[in-house]
Amino acid sequence: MQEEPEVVVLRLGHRPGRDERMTTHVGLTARALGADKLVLEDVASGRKETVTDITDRFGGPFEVEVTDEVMGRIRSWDGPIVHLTMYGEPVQKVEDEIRAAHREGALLVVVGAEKIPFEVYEHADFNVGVTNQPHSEIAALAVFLDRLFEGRELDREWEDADQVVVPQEAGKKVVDPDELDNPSEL
Ligand SMILES: C[S@+](CC[C@H](N)C(=O)[O-])C[C@H]1O[C@@H](n2cnc3c(N)ncnc32)[C@H](O)[C@@H]1O
Repeated sequence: MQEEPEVVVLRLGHRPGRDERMTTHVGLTARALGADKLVLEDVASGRKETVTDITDRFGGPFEVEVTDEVMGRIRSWDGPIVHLTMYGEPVQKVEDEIRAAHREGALLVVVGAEKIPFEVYEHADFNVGVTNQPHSEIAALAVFLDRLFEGRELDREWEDADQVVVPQEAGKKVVDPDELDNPSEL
């Protein structure tokens, strides 16, 4: 993917016990689909290791930061902010405008776990719905990132991986990157 300002996903809220896998999957989805960084609230700090472990094994770069000042990060963000919410404007209507804003500065994408403070709606430059139906933060994030990057994230190259999956019509093939004769077979 060509050089462009970074995309940071901020997971706002996390209910210990109930949200463990959801928060992990927000992180894994952010990483796999082209974001540069995940910001977690301190209450979700236990999820950092899982996401970092996947990055260590399958490549990066992808950063995970834990903060005890999550609202402060939103208030002080220097760039456009997207808040994913079923109440927002349809992604298909605002995606061009968001891409234009992202060319000018790092994009913060906020996804929730439970009720979101109204202040977030006010701080967001774009409140965006991936449909106006209730569903999942993971699904909303995946569709949003794919729209943002117009599919380019699917061809991303990964650095410093310990393991590389070689796509197969059937079966599983995972190799050490040094074993690859021809990296273009990926
Ligand atoms: C409140 S939803 C509920 C799902 C939650 N995992 C649960 O346990 O009930 C959590 C987050 O998903 C995202 N979300 C849900 N539906 C959405 C939609 N249609 N468009 C965009 N984002 C959506 C929002 O970021 C929201 O804060």
